[in-house]
Amino acid sequence: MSAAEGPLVVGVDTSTQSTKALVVDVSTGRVVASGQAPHTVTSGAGRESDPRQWYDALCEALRQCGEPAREAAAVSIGGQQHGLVTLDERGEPVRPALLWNDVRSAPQARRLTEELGGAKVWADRTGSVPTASFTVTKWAWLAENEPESVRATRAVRLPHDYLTERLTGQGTTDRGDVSGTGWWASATETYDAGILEHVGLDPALLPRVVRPGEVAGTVRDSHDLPFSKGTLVAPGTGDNAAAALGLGLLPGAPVLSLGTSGTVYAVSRRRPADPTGTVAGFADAHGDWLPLACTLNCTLAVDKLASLLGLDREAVEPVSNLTFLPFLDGERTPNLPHASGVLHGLRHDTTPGQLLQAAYDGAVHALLGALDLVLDEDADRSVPLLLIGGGARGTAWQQTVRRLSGRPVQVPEAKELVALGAAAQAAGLLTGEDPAAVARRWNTARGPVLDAVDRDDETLARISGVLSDAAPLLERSPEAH
Ligand SMILES: Nc1ncnc2c1ncn2[C@@H]1O[C@H](COP(=O)(O)OP(=O)(O)O)[C@@H](O)[C@H]1O
Ligand SMILES: O=C(CO)[C@@H](O)[C@H](O)COP(=O)(O)O
Repeated sequence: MSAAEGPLVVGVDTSTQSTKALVVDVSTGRVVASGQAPHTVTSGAGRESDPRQWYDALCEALRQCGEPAREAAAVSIGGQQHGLVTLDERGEPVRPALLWNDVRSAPQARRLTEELGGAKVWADRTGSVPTASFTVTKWAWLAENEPESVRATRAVRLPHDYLTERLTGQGTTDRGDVSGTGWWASATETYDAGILEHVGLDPALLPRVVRPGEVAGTVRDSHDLPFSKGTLVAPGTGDNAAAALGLGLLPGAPVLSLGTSGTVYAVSRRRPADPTGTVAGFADAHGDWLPLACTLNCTLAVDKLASLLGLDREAVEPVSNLTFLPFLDGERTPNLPHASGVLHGLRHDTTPGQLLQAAYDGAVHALLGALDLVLDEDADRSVPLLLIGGGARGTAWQQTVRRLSGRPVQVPEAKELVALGAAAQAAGLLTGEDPAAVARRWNTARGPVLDAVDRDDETLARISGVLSDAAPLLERSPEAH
């Protein structure tokens, strides 16, 4: 491998299942070194992770990067959105973080929506109608269920803020990630004092929102990290906003990400405000907007079915009359937090491979249904759908998206677009360039385009039919019987 041509930067993706770090050459975009370390997430009623584990995973991922990480001139952290991190007066977690896919705050989401004027008011005010994923509902859940934790809290952070602060010693966030809290007014781009007061959260506990292109801080003394004191730290952002940067996304280009969460999004110049709540009106990390829909059940649900069936995840067979709604974790799109998986159409001649294909179909159906709402009305529908996330490596995922979308599908060769986006943000601090332009210069979206095939409308209609017929079942938790 040849020596780096330019300065080096580090981009980090601290997502649900693991932390990944890349050392990238600013001149060429070449990934010089990489590392990855897993996280654990609780199972059962809630989804929690200890933030200290994210830091340990960051240190391990950087250790795997070796010497090049020591040469980095700037670093940036992208991370799973929405998680509620509560810190005490020493900066230690009061309790494990409540993650984006923890649905226990569904009653608080419903209640807050009603108490503050309904879905349209929330959408106009914050860009989004809060579901159980949003940080504000988790804070309300904590206040109701663990008031002692709330009393002990001296700082409230998102996952990427937590790691950034471990680097700099300063409490900061950015417009992309803060737009997923539910307490940031997207119309004014400031914390919403009324919402904070309503949920009893002192604004003094919140981080400073760093502007795009601004330095969040510099690395302080640290024995665990390879960085020199004074290394520049970029604002970082939520993982979806980081991937948008990492793709150098221009308005109108749709992305479908297949990871622990499934997401569909596009950059838009218009501030989103969807009163149905399907589309979250996030800000992006660079001054535009990122309308996005997210499902809770994506790669993990399909992998669970493959493992229950004892199949390789690629061992699918064509399906005709079998429908699986893969809502193993409850669901957010559609908003059915208490739902569980539903199977319809099982016969004596159903094969395991058909069951597995039905799981892929169910997961992709939910995402594609939201795609039209995410895109501006004038968006060009022949533009390829960019397929990213761990699942994008899988042939069964690629073919399912192709068949059910009827669109051309482009699969970037670059594997870690969140970490690359973070790296592009760090590079932008050094060169003064727009990070999305850095990513375009690096040609990160390069990859094969799979031609469009005829859309499988029959399967889409069948799944929509089962979804609507199963509505009463999906509203209630199986544990409630
Ligand atoms: N070759 C592959 N084919 C299909 N799916 C894959 C492949 N490699 C990884 N995955 C899926 O990718 C998921 C992890 O994706 P990733 O985007 O890294 O998740 P997250 O960012 O949510 O932690 C795993 O759950 C796994 O199912
Ligand atoms: O909640 C959302 C978006 O609103 C999720 O997309 C999380 O940001 C988690 O991302 P992954 O770990 O699946 O990448």
